[in-house]
Amino acid sequence: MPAIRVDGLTKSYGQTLALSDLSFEVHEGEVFGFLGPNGAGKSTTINAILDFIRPTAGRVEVLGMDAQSHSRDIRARTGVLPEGVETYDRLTGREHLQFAIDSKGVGDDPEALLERVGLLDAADKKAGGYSKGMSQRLMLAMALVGQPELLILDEPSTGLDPNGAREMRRIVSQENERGATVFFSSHIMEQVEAVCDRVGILRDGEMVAVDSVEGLRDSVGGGESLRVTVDRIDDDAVQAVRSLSDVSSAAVDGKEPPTLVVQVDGSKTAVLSELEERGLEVRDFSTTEASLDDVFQSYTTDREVKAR
Ligand SMILES: Nc1ncnc2c1ncn2[C@@H]1O[C@H](COP(=O)(O)OP(=O)(O)OP(=O)(O)O)[C@@H](O)[C@H]1O
Repeated sequence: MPAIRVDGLTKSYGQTLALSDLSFEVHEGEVFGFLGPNGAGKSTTINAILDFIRPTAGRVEVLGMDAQSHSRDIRARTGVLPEGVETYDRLTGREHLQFAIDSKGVGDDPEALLERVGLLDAADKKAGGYSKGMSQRLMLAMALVGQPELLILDEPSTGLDPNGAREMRRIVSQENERGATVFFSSHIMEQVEAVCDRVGILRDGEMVAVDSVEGLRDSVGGGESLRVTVDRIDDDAVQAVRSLSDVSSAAVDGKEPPTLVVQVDGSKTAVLSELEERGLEVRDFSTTEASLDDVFQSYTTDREVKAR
């Protein structure tokens, strides 16, 4: 049984088609990263999974239950970090957690949860005085209440500094190790790399790829970025490099000195030879693996894969 099954999900807001016949599954026990640029439809999908909005068409099942007819049962077994942090200004961190613990009817220790998210020192401060990152940590602690089978985190790194983002990823891994399925959205590829078993990339309300990070990397050429610094460059040379058989893209990055960035899946010497045969002097070159940003960009924009 998949933890989440989305089948033909379509959602229109008036003239805006936010989701178009979206189908995917999140396997039980996996960490699934749901990636997409702003406005791709991530929150709309999460809201449909949680029955906060009703789809125009299609169906969602969570933990084997229909998302609409069993939303209460689903929420009882799910921990949610919603988009946009909303804490109650006049309640302390501890009171927030106690509220979540009482609502779920469980016996968790608020202090242990606050300590996990690094908020123990601020347990008795009112949330109105919390920074954005502290509020986000508090919401994460609330999502963890009751050891849920499924965690749904909408942009959990929002407002967190790099340390906070790292701690959030560590908590995701810990939760997964204890057996929870984790579904989290992000518009930053790097954030999903370390923790996700699989990644789904959403663009304009459609899933354009679902694969492991490695699989995605391979699918966009699997290649390397070659940076070649030359004494000068012209359009003909760039075109000539682009037309080489193993080259998927080539672009000039920086003018002084001109550097050509080439996505190449195979022999790099062909690129260097082509430049030299045209009378250009190759002053330096280096290679790097295609970055995850390159991968994300190639799926979510019309630009060619542009190497670092
Ligand atoms: N309540 C609404 N009324 C009208 N249009 C909406 C509403 N909610 C979302 N949309 C539109 O639906 C599309 C998808 O929005 P959604 O918030 O799901 O994207 P997202 O991927 O979560 O973006 P972000 O990363 O910015 O949070 C966008 O075009 C958005 O403008």
